[in-house]
Amino acid sequence: MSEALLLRLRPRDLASGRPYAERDERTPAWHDEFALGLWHGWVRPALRPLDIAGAGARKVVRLARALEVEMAALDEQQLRQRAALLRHAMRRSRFGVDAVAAFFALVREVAGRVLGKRHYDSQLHAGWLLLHGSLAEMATGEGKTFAATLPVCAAALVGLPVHVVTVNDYLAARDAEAMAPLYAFFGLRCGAIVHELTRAQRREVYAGDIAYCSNKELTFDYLRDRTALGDRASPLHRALAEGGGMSDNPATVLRGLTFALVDEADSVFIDEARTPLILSASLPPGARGALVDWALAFARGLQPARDFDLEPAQPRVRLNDTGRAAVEAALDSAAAPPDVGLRACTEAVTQALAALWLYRRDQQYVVVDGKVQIVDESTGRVMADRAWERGLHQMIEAKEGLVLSGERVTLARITYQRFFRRYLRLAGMTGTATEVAAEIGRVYGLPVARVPLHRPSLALRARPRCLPDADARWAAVLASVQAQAQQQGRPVLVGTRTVQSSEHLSALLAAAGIEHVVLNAKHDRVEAEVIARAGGSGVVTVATNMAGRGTDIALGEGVAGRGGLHVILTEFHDSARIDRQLFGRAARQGDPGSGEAIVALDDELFRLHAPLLSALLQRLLAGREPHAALLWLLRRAAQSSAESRHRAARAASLKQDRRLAAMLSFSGRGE
Ligand SMILES: Nc1ncnc2c1ncn2[C@@H]1O[C@H](COP(=O)(O)OP(=O)(O)OP(=O)(O)O)[C@@H](O)[C@H]1O
Repeated sequence: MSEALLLRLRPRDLASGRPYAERDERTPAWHDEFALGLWHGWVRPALRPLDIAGAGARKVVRLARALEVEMAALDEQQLRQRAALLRHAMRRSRFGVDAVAAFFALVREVAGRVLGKRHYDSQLHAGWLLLHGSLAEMATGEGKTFAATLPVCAAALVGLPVHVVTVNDYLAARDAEAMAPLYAFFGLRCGAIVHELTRAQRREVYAGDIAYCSNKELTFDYLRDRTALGDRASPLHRALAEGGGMSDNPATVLRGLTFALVDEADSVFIDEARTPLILSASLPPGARGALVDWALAFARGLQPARDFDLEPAQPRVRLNDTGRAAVEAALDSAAAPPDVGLRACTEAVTQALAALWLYRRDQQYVVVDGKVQIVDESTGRVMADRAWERGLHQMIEAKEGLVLSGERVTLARITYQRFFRRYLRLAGMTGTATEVAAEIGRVYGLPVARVPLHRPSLALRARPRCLPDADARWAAVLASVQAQAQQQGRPVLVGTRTVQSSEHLSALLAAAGIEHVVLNAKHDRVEAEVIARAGGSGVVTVATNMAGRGTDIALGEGVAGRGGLHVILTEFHDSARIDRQLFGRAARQGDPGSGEAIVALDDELFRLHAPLLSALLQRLLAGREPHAALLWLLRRAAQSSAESRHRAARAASLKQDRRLAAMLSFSGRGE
C-alpha cells in the first residue's frame, strides 16, 4: 500500500473493538503470479548490482551520520521536541529520505543514552528498507532485533499500530522487554503477547502502539476476531461501519493489520507455511473411541508392501488392493465397530497405519502431561494447541495409551500466506532469504534486499564429515566436544534434529562424564537460563532446533580469546537455510567462532530424499568417509528434493485454503 493511503488512516480506523483496517485479499491470476515470480526470482537478482533500494538506504546513512554531532548536543527535552517535529515531517513527506534520516539519527542518539548501544550504520540501512516494506537480509548476529526498532519507532510515532512478529513467545517477551525503554522515551507503549494472556490482556497489549508477538499467537487472535465478527468482516460491512451504521464490537482484540515487521521471515513465510492454522472446537470423543481402538488393532495386523505402501518422504501411507479387501472382509466380522461404513473404516485404518508407521514419539511429537504435542520440525518447538487433522491425532493418542481428546471441528482456518498478505504494509528480516526470494516475492509481494555486514565475519568452518553410520557419528561428536570444550575450554553448542537424538547424545555424554545441559521441546521452560549460560567457558549445550534461530549466545569472560563458541551440526536439515541458521549462533558481530558438520550416511534426510545415491555411496564406500565433493553432491540432491516437496506442499495448502475460503464466504461465513 502506498504511503499516502497508509498515512491517511485515522485514529478511529485503528481503534480496537471494531471491524478493522486490512487489505482485501484478491487471489492473483496465474499469469500475475508467474510474472511476479519472474521479477523477484530472476530480474531483480540480476539488477542487484545497481542496488536501487540500497541507494536510498545509503543516503539515509550518510545524512544520519552528518547529524550525529548535532543530536549529541541536545538534552532529553530537546530530543523529544525534535521527535515531535520529525513526526510531522515524516507524515508530510510520506517517510521521505530527509525526515527519516533525521529521525533515525535521533533514535540512534536516544538508544545510546537509554539502552547503552547505538545503531550501526548497517542497522540504519536495514531500517530504511524495512520501513518501506522490504525483506532485509542481514547476516545472523548482525542485530536484527535492534535494527527493527528504527522503523518500529517511526511507524508507531506517526500513529500506525505496529506488530513485531517473531517465531516464539520467548523471543517476543525477550525483545519487548529489552526494547521497551527506548520506546518509552518517545511515549510509545509496547507489550508482548504470550500464550498465557487472556483475551482482555491481549486487547490491552494490541491497544498499545507496538505489540511483539509470535506468528502463531497473532494469527490465532486474528482467526478468533474473524470468527467473532462473523459476516460483518466483509468489506461491505466495514464500509457500513465506517458510515457509523454498526456498533463497535468488543469481541475483537486486534486493531487491524496495518504494519507488520516479521523477524526470521523465511521461517514464518516459508517453513511454517506448509500447514494452515486451524481454529477448532473439541467435541466429546463419543462413539469414535470404539472405531479408533478397532482400527489400531486391525492396522497392527497389516504388513507393509503386502497390505499397504509406505511413502515416508511425503509422508503418506496407502492401502493397496489386498489391504482394502482385508478391511472389507473385517467389516463383516463380529469384532467390527457397529454402524460404521466401509469408507470411514478404510480411512480410520489408513490413519492408524500412519500413526503406527510414520509418526514417532520424540521425533514428530512428544508426550507431555498425558497429551500428544506436535513438535515443529523446523523450530524444534512444541506447537501448543495444534492437532493433526481428520482423526490422526486421536489415533496417535490411542497408540500411546492416552485418554482421547475430543474430535475437532474446524471453526476457521488460514495459511500464513493468506494472513500476512492482508497487512497494509509488510516487512521482514532474516539471515537467510536468498534461496527463497522468488517465492517470497511471488506470494507476499516482498522484494529481498541484502544489508551489508557491520564488521567482517571471523567464522571458521571445518570440513564437513560424513561417517558411515549413526554410531560412528556420535563417537566423532563426542571426540569433538572433548577436544573443544574440555581441552580448549570453549563453549560448545551441539544441534540435533530430534528430541530423541538430543537425549541419545545426552546419555553418551553422561556416560563419558561430560557435564552438559539439554534444551529440547520437553524442557522449554528452562530455555532462558540455558541460553544465558551457554556462552560460558567449557559449557556444553545439546539443543534441538530450538536454539537454531534467533538465539543470541553471549560469550563469557575470556571465551573470545579461546576461539569463541563452537557449533556442531549433527544432521543436515531439509533446508540448507536451517543449517546456516544453526552455524549462525557462532561468530556473531565480528566475534571469533567456528562450526562443523558431523553427519552420518544413514541419516534420514539422505535415506528419504536421496535414496539411490545414498545407497550407492554406502555400497561403494564400505565404511570409509566420502570425499567432500561427494558429500556436497549428496547433500544438494537430498536438500533440493526435500525443498521441492515442501514447496509443492505449500502450494497445495494455499490452493486448498483459497478454495475453502471461497466456499465459506459463499455460504456466508468470513473465514
Ligand atoms: N548496535 C549495536 N551495538 C551493540 N550491540 C548490538 C548492536 N546491535 C545488536 N547488538 C547485539 O548483538 C547481538 C546479536 O543481536 P541479535 O540477536 O538481534 O542478532 P540477529 O541478527 O537477530 O541474529 P539472528 O539472525 O541469529 O537472529 C545481541 O547481543 C545484541 O544486543
